[in-house]
Amino acid sequence: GAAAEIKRWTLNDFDIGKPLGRGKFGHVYLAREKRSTHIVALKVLFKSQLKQSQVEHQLRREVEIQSHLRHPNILRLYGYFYDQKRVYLILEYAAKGELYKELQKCKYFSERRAATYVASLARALIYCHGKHVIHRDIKPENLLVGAEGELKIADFGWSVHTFNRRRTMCGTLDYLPPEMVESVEHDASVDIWSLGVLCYEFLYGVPPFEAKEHSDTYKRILQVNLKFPSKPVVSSSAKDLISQMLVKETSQRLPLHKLLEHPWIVQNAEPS
Ligand SMILES: O=C(O)c1cc(-c2cccc(F)c2)nc2ccccc12
Ligand SMILES: [Mg+2]
Repeated sequence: GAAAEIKRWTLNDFDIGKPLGRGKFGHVYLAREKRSTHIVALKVLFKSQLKQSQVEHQLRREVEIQSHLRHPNILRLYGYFYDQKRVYLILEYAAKGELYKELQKCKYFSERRAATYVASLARALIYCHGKHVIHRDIKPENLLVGAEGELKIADFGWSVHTFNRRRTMCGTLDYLPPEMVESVEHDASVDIWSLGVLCYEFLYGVPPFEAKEHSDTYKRILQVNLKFPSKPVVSSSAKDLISQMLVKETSQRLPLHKLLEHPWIVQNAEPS
C-alpha cells in the first residue's frame, strides 16, 4: 500500500536468517520482517565494491525500475535502504533457488518443462517491453524458481533505454545477440534472441554458440552458426521455434506474442 512505498526501512526491521548465496558485490540472506513476519531475501551490497566497479548509478536505476515491476515471473523488489558501508535490497524470496543449479543437476530439461519456462519468460518480457523496459541479460544465472516451481527473472540488469553497456562487466558472452556483439544500437528484440539462446540451453544443456575462445563465440554469434546436436533428441517443432528467434535481422525475429501461439509452446507449455 501507499505506506509501504515511503517506508524508511532499517536493519532493525528484520531478523536475519541463513545465507542464501553470494554475488559479486555481497551476500544474500534469508530474513523476516519483524512487524509483518513476512519472509524476504535481503541482498547486502558493499558500497566500496560498488564504487570500485563504478556501478552505483546502474544499481540506482535498476532498483528504480525493478521496484515498479509487478509480474508473477519477475522477482519483486519491495524496497531498499543503506547505512555507512552497505546498500540493502529487500527482495522477494524464491524458495526453490537458482535455475542454473537445477539445469546443471539434470543436464537438460524435458520439452514440457522447457516450454513452460519459455512461455512464462515470454509473458514477463511482453510485460516489460510494454513498459519500455528491456532486460538485456536473460540467462540461467539470472533466473530463480519460486515455491510452486514458477520462474522469476531476478537480475538487476534491467535498463529502460537501449544503450551499449560494456558486456565485459557481465561475464558470459553466450547470450549476446549479433547487434550487441557488434555494439550497435539495439532494441527489445535483443530479449527475443536471448530467450532463443535460453530455450536451446534448456533443451540441450549447452548454449548454441559456445566455443572455447571468446573470439570464436563472437564469430559463431555473428554468423548465426546454429547447429542442433543429434543427442538429446529434440522435436523439430522446438528447433523450428529456436530457428525463428535466433535470426540476425532483428525485425525478422519471432515476436513474443507470436511465440506464445507457436505449436511447440501451445502443445508443451503448462497452462499458466
Ligand atoms: O551513500 C549513498 O548515498 C549511496 C546510495 C546508494 C543507493 C541509493 C539508492 C538506491 C540504491 F540501490 C543505492 N548506493 C551507493 C553506492 C555506493 C556508495 C554510496 C551509495
Ligand atoms: Mg546478473
